[in-house]
Amino acid sequence: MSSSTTPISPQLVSPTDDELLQAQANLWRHSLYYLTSMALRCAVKLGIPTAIHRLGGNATLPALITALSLPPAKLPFLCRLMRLLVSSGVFTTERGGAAAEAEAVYGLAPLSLFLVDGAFTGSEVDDGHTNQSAFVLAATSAHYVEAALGLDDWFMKDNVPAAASPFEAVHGAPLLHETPVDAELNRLVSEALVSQNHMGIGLALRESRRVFEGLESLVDCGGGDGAAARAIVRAFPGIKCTVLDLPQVIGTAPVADGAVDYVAGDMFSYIPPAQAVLLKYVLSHWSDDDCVKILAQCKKAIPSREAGGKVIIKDVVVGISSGLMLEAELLMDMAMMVMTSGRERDEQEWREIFTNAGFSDYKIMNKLGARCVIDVYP
Ligand SMILES: C[S@@+](CC[C@H](N)C(=O)[O-])C[C@H]1O[C@@H](n2cnc3c(N)ncnc32)[C@H](O)[C@@H]1O
Repeated sequence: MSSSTTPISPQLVSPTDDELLQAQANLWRHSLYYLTSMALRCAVKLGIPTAIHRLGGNATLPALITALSLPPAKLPFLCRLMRLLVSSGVFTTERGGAAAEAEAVYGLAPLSLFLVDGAFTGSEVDDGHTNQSAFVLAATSAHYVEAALGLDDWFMKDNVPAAASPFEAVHGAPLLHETPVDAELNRLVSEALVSQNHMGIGLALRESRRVFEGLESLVDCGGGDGAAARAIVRAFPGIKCTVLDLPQVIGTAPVADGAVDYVAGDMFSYIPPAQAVLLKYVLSHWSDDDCVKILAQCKKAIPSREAGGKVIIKDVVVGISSGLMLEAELLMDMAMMVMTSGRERDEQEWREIFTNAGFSDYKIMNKLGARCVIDVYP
């Protein structure tokens, strides 16, 4: 061993005073961020959004204490919970007079509207306005949090052929396995997937008209209970729509309404033929290899590009957004890593998958919030 080498000790650059104070606040913020999630969970469990709605859309703390049947001594604590949730954009507030906290009037922000039981009816539901409480409760469940706490352990293990995700490593089976880790969690996650499938369908179809216009037939692959397919048929009556999903999912779909056809099957083995295949929030749950297999089946199901054949993907494309949307996309990517073997992908990663599955071209058609619509051509 040479004695002439001296170890390099990295030089730490001292932060400025301003940077130090920022760093301290940021350290608090990031280390305690999970408490925002837990405060949101608490609001859903207590039924605060529904109580505000039933009180006419806005409520003081004493009115909330009464409506929620909470002990009056908890008022100062409820005040602090609501203060955080107002600052996080979950609720709104108008301050009262001198005794501001107790007289503050709390209202529903767009986010908490989606946490009100029975708030939406009729055409609003058709438009995709559905309660998202199950998503909050699943994402903040003890099973999800325990899986996230297993992330460092999972990183240190050589993962072949061991658990594909920290969830599987911690709980002994993948999320939504046929032998469920926990029946109540399975129920919540399934409900969360259905409510996510419904959310914003009307808006998505209005904004993506050119993606569907002129299509004669479409398979919604992994289409769940068929909510998206039924909305597509309502908006484009000329499209013959089929939903493909697993037998246990198709078994619960409203088959009797006759608006669309339902096929129980496995997208890795067979996708019914159609001019286009829709993969909405499906591929982000799967590894790159599995995505290539699914897309290869899609390619067999559709005609040539000249005959209008295409696959329509609705999913995240990381790197297009900034600010809040980017943060939501990266957090969803972490959720995919912790709970599934899936991931969110940037454009280059999508391109590689399309090429490996034998597709010749693609076009990002539009961006809807944190997700994009991509046409992929054979
Ligand atoms: C994340 S959900 C997406 C549901 C819906 N497309 C949406 O927009 O919300 C994924 C769907 O894929 C279905 N799925 C999973 N494995 C499948 C398989 N092998 N064949 C067909 N569908 C499958 C699930 O049952 C579920 O409905």
